[in-house]
Amino acid sequence: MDRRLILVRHGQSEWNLKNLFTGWKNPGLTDKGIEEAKEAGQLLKSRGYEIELCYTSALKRAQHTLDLMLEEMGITNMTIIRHQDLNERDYGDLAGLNKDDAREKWGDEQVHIWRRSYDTPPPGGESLKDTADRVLPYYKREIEPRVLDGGTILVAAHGNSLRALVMALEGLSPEEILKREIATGKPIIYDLNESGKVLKVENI
Ligand SMILES: O=C(O)[C@@H](CO)OP(=O)(O)O
Repeated sequence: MDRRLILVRHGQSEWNLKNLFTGWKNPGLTDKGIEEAKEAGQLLKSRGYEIELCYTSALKRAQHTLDLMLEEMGITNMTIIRHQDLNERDYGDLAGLNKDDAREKWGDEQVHIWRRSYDTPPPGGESLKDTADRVLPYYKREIEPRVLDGGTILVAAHGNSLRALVMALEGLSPEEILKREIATGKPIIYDLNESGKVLKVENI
């Protein structure tokens, strides 16, 4: 029996392109982001997977990515569960600021700590640990049981909400996960055993 979990980060967003901190803000996809989402859909289509159920966040860049992927796969009738527990890490006061301007204001090191330390939150926002503390209970409660029932479950989400999941699935340390960049529109495919442990991971 397949117990397959596919994670995809949304395609490039308007604010990724403008180099702005995004977090819970809600920009749409760029033309490139739309293409990335379609390509991800084509890749999965070529694998012939039968998707049972999809999850995404409450933010439109991830929702739109998922819709485009499903369209490419020719899937028209699909249950999609949208939940804010899968949202991007909340960037607090940094949301909407240009990343280079922030480095000028607070210095490279401070901005790097806010972006890539495990448990130092940006002002008014969430650290990766805070993000993991909402993403992982949601995964354990809602998503993992569906994967263990058998079949293929697709999750379209965000750089840091997926980092939290990848960290748990692959058993990575905070140091290891912070070096890991999750590419836009590139599916990560996990085969799980009956207790939810990763048997195989493939980045396509
Ligand atoms: O701006 C954001 O919300 C995230 C993802 O694009 O940025 P970072 O790479 O700094 O975590």
